[in-house]
Amino acid sequence: MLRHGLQVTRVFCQTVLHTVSARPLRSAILRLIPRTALLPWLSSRAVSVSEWPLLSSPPRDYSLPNPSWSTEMRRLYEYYDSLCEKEMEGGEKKPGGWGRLPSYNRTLKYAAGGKCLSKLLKEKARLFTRNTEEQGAAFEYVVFMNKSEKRCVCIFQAGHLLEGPPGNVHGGAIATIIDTSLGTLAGYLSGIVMTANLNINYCSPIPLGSVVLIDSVLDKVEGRKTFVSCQVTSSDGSKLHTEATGNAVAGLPIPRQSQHATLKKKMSNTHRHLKHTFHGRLNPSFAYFKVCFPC
Ligand SMILES: CCCCC/C=C\C/C=C\C/C=C\C/C=C\CCCC(=O)SCCNC(=O)CCNC(=O)[C@H](O)C(C)(C)COP(=O)(O)OP(=O)(O)OC[C@H]1O[C@@H](n2cnc3c(N)ncnc32)[C@H](O)[C@@H]1OP(=O)(O)O
Repeated sequence: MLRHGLQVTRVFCQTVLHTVSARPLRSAILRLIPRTALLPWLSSRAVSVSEWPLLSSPPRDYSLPNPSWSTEMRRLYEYYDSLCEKEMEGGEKKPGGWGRLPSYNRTLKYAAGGKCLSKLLKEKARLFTRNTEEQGAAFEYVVFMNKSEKRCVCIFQAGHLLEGPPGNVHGGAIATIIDTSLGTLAGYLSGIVMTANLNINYCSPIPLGSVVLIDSVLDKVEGRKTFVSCQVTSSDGSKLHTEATGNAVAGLPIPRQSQHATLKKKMSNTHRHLKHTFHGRLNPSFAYFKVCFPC
């Protein structure tokens, strides 16, 4: 009798596991667990995009200090971090106006649409500036945003894979980190943007391994266009390495009528996915993009 009961239970469990896909099952499990039980786990991470702590590990936030960071990089990080708004004891917020932006190695799965990309390509796609796991090898950077000043500061340490002229950083790598800084600022202020125009003056070479500051500001907004500019200086601000101006155009190109419904559906799916992923909580990277993407 007992053996028969166990067999029935086993068959029932196997059927359930075969017919219910992992996602709804996870959602069901999540619904069974009170939110409050998850909160300590969630709040122990600056930003977590993990849906479920036991089934997937949280993605790495590349903008946090790692052993490859030089003393100067850490000093600057700690300086800007000390200016950031933080919860103090008693729930009060320490005013500061600054906030650190988290950074992951993938642009948001759904935001790019990626109609023409194969599934495989989409799986393999990685954010250009975060595509090596070797710490300190390429772009080590963190962006601090000041919304009220409409300004951001990127602390950048250039790794050995970024060499251009012997011992110095490649001009394309400098353009990349400038585009990232300006694009992040424009995106933070105007929503999803594409860089339309970027003008760069290279004033003095950046030694490989050194730490520089990219200080970006908003110049003006004209309709869909957000004009931004930046200066790249040595970490103490004494030497000007590069200066640039850029124009980012906000909003998606207007789709043809026939594509409109598909796009609308895609965007609402994205929204639903994000709401689900973040348990409906506003995430710092959300605050900076209507549809979030990491810097
Ligand atoms: C769902 C999409 C998500 C997209 C997410 C995008 C980026 C996220 C990426 C990474 C996230 C990680 C880090 C964030 C940091 C950095 C982001 C890096 C950003 C990039 O690395 S991004 C790649 C390089 N980027 C391109 O690949 C753009 C190719 N291009 C186009 O996609 C179109 O060209 C577009 C959209 C720019 C405009 O197209 P459109 O059809 O929407 O608008 P239209 O042409 O009507 O121009 C409207 C007004 O902009 C003026 N205008 C246009 N082009 C101009 C130019 N070149 N110079 C000066 N002004 C220009 C016009 O004169 C007009 O001005 P006005 O209104 O006054 O007449």
